[in-house]
Amino acid sequence: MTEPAPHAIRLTGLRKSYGPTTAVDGIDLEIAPGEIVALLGPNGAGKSTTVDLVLGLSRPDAGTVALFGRSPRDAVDAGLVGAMLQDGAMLEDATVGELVALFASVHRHPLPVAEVLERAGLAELAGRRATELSGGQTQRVRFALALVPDPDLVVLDEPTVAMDVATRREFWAAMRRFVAAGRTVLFATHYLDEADGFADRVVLLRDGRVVADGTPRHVKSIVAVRTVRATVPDLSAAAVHTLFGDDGVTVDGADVRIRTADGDGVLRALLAHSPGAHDIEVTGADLEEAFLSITEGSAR
Ligand SMILES: Nc1ncnc2c1ncn2[C@@H]1O[C@H](COP(=O)(O)OP(=O)(O)OP(=O)(O)O)[C@@H](O)[C@H]1O
Repeated sequence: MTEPAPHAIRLTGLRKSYGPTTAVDGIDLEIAPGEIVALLGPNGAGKSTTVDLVLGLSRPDAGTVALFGRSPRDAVDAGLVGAMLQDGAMLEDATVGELVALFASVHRHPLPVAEVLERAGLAELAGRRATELSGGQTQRVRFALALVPDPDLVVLDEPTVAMDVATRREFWAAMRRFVAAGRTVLFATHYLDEADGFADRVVLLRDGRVVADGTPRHVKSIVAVRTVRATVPDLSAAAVHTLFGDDGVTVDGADVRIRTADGDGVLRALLAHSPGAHDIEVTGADLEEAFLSITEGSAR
């Protein structure tokens, strides 16, 4: 009987505190080979700490990390893992090409340097010194270094943070080509549109815990946030707030905007109390709203 393929990432009961701050508070997570998973959460949610634990850069206080059934250290040594961190140091005197070559020289089975430069969109910048790069170009070098081991798993901590919109788009296109061969990706991001557009699974973190886990569609559906907008000339602001509360309700003259989990109910109440209501619009949640709703605990 053959053993089932091990998870690309398996986290069990993971905890990590810094003094009095609990950064990761009991995370259990299994990621199958080939999955593209976004770790999403507000500042301080524990994304970077989780990434560091996954990569074996710090040790958990409790719990375990396994990458392809091995310890992070073993998996990294075997060239199974490529990482792109927020603050990876650059050798300032080296050119981009030299940096990638240096990195390749310490790996057992590196991709050819020219191929890495090509894949990361750096072929034209190979002779540039690290000090002469823009923020977005520096991020591309960090991406190149993550590709060097030809990894099965790529872990990225806010990879597009210094990139403009066009560069972000190029980055994700390069990433898409790279993962087409069934590679696994875990990336932390603040950009909800990126999680929505690139990940097939979104894990939402808050206060070091997983608060939602599923496809972007699932994450949206579990909070089922709707925004109801309408012009209600026959209702005062006070009456709107009496009917619908203050949370997620904004009134601007006769225009109201109500964020709710019960779009139908709000619509019915609105029409019952304001027969003159017009320009009514009900829109579904984008991930941003789902995210706000879950992380503020204000889903209603
Ligand atoms: N080295 C450290 N020493 C002390 N506290 C830390 C350290 N690293 C992280 N923390 C704290 O742990 C918590 C989680 O931080 P972490 O950086 O993992 O969150 P994050 O989700 O990555 O946030 P961001 O989006 O701002 O990068 C925060 O309260 C943070 O202040």
